[in-house]
Amino acid sequence: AEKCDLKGKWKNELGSNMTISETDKNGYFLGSYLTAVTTHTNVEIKKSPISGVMVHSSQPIFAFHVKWTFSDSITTFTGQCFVDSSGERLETMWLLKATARSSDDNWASTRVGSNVFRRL
Ligand SMILES: CC(=O)N1C(=O)N[C@@H]2[C@H](CCCCC(=O)O)SC[C@@H]21
Repeated sequence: AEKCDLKGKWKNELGSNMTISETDKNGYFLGSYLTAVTTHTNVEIKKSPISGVMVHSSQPIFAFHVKWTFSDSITTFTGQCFVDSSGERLETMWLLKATARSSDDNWASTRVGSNVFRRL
C-alpha cells in the first residue's frame, strides 16, 4: 500500500483543523488542534496542544490527546491513517473527559464519538 504520513495539516467534517509534527524514531509526535466546536458556552476557542504516538508502518495506527486550553477537559483520539482512491484519511474514535464536580456527577462527564480527518 502507498504510505500514509501523519505529518501535516488535517481537517474534519466539523471544521476542526489540526497540525501534526514530524514523528521521532520512537513514533512520538506533537501538534496543535483548533476545534470548531465546544460544549462550553461563552469561551473563546483557542489552539490546544496535541501529544501522541504512532507505530511506524505504511498505514500507521496512532493515539494522541488534546489538553484543551479553554476548558477543563481532555480528548483522547485513537485511529489509523489510510490511503484510499481520494488520498489519505485518518479514521478515529475519541473520548472527551470533562471535569466532574463530584463522582456523583462523573456519569455525565465522558463523551465518545468517531471522526474522519482529510488533508487540509
Ligand atoms: C473530531 C471531533 O469529533 N471533535 C472535534 O473536532 N471537536 C470536538 C471536541 C472538542 C472539545 C473542546 C473542549 C470541550 O468542549 O470540552 S473533541 C471531539 C469533537
